[in-house]
Amino acid sequence: MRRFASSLCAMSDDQHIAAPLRLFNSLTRTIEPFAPIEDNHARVYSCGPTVYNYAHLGNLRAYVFTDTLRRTLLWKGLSVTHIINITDVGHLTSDADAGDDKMEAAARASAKSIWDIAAHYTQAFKQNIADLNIIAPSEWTVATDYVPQMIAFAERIAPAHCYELDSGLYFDSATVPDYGALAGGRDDAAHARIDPVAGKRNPSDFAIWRKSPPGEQRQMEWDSPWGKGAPGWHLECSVMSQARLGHPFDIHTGGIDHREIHHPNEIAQNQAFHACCGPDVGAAEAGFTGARWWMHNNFLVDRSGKMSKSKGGFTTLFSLIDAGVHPLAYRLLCLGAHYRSELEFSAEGVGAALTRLKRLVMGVEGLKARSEGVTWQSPRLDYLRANMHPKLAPLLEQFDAAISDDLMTPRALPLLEEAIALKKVPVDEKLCLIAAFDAALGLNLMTLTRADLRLQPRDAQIAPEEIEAELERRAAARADKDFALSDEIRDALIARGVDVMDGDPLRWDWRLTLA
Ligand SMILES: Nc1ncnc2c1ncn2[C@@H]1O[C@H](COP(=O)(O)OP(=O)(O)OP(=O)(O)O)[C@@H](O)[C@H]1O
Ligand SMILES: [Zn+2]
Repeated sequence: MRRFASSLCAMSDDQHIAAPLRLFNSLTRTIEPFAPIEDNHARVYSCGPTVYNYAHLGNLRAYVFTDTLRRTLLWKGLSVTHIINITDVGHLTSDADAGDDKMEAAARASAKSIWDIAAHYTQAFKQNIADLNIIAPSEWTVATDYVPQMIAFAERIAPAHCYELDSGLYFDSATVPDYGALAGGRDDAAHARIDPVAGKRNPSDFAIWRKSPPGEQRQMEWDSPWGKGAPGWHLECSVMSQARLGHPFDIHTGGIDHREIHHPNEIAQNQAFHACCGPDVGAAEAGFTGARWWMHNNFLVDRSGKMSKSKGGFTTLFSLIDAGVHPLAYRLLCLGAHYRSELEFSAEGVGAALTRLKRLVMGVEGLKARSEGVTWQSPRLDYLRANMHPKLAPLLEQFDAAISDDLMTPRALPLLEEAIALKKVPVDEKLCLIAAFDAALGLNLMTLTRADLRLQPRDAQIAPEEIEAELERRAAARADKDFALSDEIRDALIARGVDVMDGDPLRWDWRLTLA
């Protein structure tokens, strides 16, 4: 497995950039000014992967988004505690309460233990995170480590909010105010389309504890006051976010699919807990949801619609790397679209992102070659703002305004390109600004090299050294005006999957064609 170095240019703590940070809050469906609950410190929880398979590029878009959010909070001078969970139990094949546990189903299909499956895909996910230069969370919380706390939480809310059926302990969604407000209101019709569970009081009620069926032993099951069984998926995130961040915390993130069922159910549980067991017992604070902001990224889609593990036929970051695409080209592709817009994935799109990344890397390499010092390695934005070259100052302000405007990365990226291209500005001042931009964008531009970007596709039929040697032979043939030989060498290279790019403006003389 290839590994990619990551570096984050540290920014000084005392920098505060001018534009106020505004973020879209799915609760109100408006962009609101952001202020953390605690001074200078933001607490963020992101729903993590269900580790029954490799993450696909759509799943990873969700974490490029949270990383952009985290880097923007850092850019604004806040410290950040960020939790991502690992769902290794409880997520059913339907987001509501139908179907099988995804982990149990994967274990049955592969004849491996759930624990082995979880360990394998958790490791693969963490590798994806590192390859995308996503800052590791302050803590990864693993659902199965929190089962006693989940049982305790369920016991506290059960008397006023739950009822027991043969299949489990169910949350009565009519016991909390405004159930489903996050999703734009309660949608009983949608819930009714899901496999009905006999005895449920309302279609939107959900299991917070699933009993093991009689006579059946599950690989993952725990004793509880309601019998042997396993926690519901929604309960996990309520409990882990409360345990690690406290309620209310600042921002809860997830993909837009979570806005419909998973997050409304988390909110209902949080409201129930707060009403019966929170600091003001019995006095449910109006509008209490457990988090002040709920933020959702839109989908990565392909021709068949939302990229999805359950549906199959998805693309992983590993397969992209195997095809010779640097993982940060995928990050750049994501940044080129606003996180709330749908993004279509295609080989052409990611190919164009790779070319854009090459231009950025070559631009920065060219500047570094002309650099006189190393001041840019630790950009101090406060210093930079006070002393900045007049041509750079507007770029810094515009960049800050763009990312402060609900993380408008598509507007920020061209400013990075503009900074690289600016003429008649001292190189080190430019590099300092670029390093600062990159601290927010996470493209690793200060350390990536041209050579890093040239990945060898796994099924390549020819090694880079051989290609270089053949191109040298071709250059010699052309110098001798032996154009027949030159064409013959080029055609032979093309036949072996090498795109020969004469006169490439990036001086990228060849590339291996993507599968
Ligand atoms: N196509 C997609 N585009 C963007 N985000 C996505 C996409 N699919 C899933 N997500 C998000 O990825 C994160 C991890 O999801 P998770 O691992 O639970 O996926 P899953 O439900 O098991 O798989 P899938 O939805 O693909 O069948 C969640 O925040 C989810 O909303
Ligand atoms: Zn969650």
